[in-house]
This record gives sequence, C-alpha cells and structure tokens, in this order.
Amino acid sequence: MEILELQHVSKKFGDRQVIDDLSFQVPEHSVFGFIGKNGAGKTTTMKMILGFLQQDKGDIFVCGDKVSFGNAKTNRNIGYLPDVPEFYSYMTPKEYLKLCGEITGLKKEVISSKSTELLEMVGLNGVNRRIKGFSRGMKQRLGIAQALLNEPKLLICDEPTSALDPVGRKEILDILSLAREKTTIVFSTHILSDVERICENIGILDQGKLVLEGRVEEIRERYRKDIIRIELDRQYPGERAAESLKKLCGVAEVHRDNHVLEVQIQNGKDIRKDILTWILTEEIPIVRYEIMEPSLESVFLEVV
Ligand SMILES: Nc1ncnc2c1ncn2[C@@H]1O[C@H](COP(=O)(O)OP(=O)(O)OP(=O)(O)O)[C@@H](O)[C@H]1O
Repeated sequence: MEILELQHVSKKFGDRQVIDDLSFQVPEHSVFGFIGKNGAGKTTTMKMILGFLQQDKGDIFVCGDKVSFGNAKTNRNIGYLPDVPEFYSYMTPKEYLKLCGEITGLKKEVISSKSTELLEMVGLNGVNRRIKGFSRGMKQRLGIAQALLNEPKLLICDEPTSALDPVGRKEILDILSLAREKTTIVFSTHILSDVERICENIGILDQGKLVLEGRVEEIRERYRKDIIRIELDRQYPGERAAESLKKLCGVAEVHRDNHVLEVQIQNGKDIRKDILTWILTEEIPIVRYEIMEPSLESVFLEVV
C-alpha cells in the first residue's frame, strides 16, 4: 500500500513556479530520501503534505485520504519533525512527552509506557535534565520521540541531520533505521551519504521538478559507468601499464593518476576477465582491483 502519494502537484509563490507537476509515491515501511539543493522546494512540498500550505494544482493522499488545506484530519497519521524542533525548554524530556501525549488525548498509561519506550529508543531514557541544556542532536532525538508518540503511519523529517556533526548524524540515522520497523519515513536532505545509508527509494527535486526517482539500487545500476580502478605497485611504471592497457580490445579510455589507473570500458562490453588475464600475462603487480559503483553524489551532480 502507498502511504503517501502526490499527483501532479504544482505551487507558485507570486510569479515563481516553486513546485512544478510533482508526482511520486512512497510505499509502506520504506524510507524515502527527498533530495534537493537549497531552495529546490523540499520544505514547501512537506508543508503541502501536512496541509499547512495550499497547492495550486494536483492532489496529495496520505494513507489513501486526500489532504485538504487547513484540515488536520490526515495529520493524525503523520508525525512531523521540523528542521529546528522547538520545545518548552524548562521541561525534562519525560515531562515534555507527557504534555504532548495529553494534548493529543492519549491515555495516561499509554503516555507513560510509550514515553519510556521511545526515550529508550532515542537514547534519552533516564535523562532528567531540562531540555534547555540539550545539544542539537539531543533535541533532534527528542523531536523524533515526540513525532512517534502517536504511532504515526508516516514520519516526515525535514533535514533531520543537516545541522549535526558526523556522530550526531549517525545517531539520528540509526534511530530512523529502527523507526522504519514501525512507520514509513520521508526525509529531506542534501547530504547524499546519509541517503545512501538508510533509504531504499529516492526522489531528486530540482527547481520544483522531480528529475530522478526510484530505488537506490536501480538508480546506481542505471548510472553505472563501467569503470575499473587498478592500483599498481608504486615501483611499477604507471605510464607503461596505461599504454599497454589502452591497446586491450574493449577499453575506451585509461586515465592515470600516478600509480592509479581508471579504465573506462566501451559501452555494453564486459572485459573484466580480459583485464584480469592482462594483469596475469603481463605480470603487472597490482595492489587493488576495483569495479567502481557510482555514488549518489555523482548521480546527483549528473541530473541537476
Ligand atoms: N512563503 C513563501 N513566499 C515566497 N517564496 C517562498 C515562500 N516559501 C518558500 N519560498 C521560496 O520557494 C523556494 C523553495 O523553498 P523551500 O524552502 O521549499 O526549499 P527547500 O528545498 O526546502 O530549501 P532549503 O534546503 O534551503 O530549506 C525558495 O526559493 C524559497 O525562497
């Protein structure tokens, strides 16, 4: 089942077309990376999904129900983590979750057990300090616990890792990986290594249009460039190896950076075995032989 579906959504601010005929679907229990440069339209899209902003054209469905501007009905299925979550800073995490649970009408026992479970999950159980002294990472973790309190079917996170250091980012990504067992996650970002770590599906937004969408594995396969990287022993003359490789049938180009050769293979040819045979027959001393996978970063730079 699709938890989120956008159909031909468009939005203008004044004369500026910020979202342009945007359509995508997010299947249940997946993590969808919504990628785009600053100003690409990610936050605008999230606000329309939450019914905070009205689109000019198109429809949005959450768990099959149509989102209508200003009506919070579909938001009962959504947990939202804004990029900079705000809290009552004089409260402790437990007090804050209790307040949130009471506002949304959860039963006392449910609030207590869910708070303990979620604070445990985000590594804040037993932290009885006021939120005021929390680091950014701790605030993001508490924000995730709060967003999951109502057991939403969809968790929307707006740039949850952008302001964090590598340790804080890893903590958030680990927590989101755990949360995906209970919910479906859409998270916006421009940090592509984060996406590679936890997303099955991505959509790349550029100037309000979705320029690429699909499963990460399939996209990598589609953008594979058939490059083989060979690292030679430093004693061996790299130039001689490069010249010899260029003569091999099926090699399109050889780029050399000192003792590292990058071999571009002609389209559609599979000469991996021939290169290995060449290494053996020419007695080329190698340190490493690697078939290069395209990174999402290189794909991103190619499509935007
Ligand atoms: N209320 C508004 N009125 C006018 N223009 C707006 C409004 N909100 C956003 N914009 C413009 O729309 C464009 C998309 O903004 P949006 O915040 O959706 O981008 P984003 O992808 O989330 O970027 P960032 O990563 O910087 O948050 C930007 O050019 C922004 O200046």
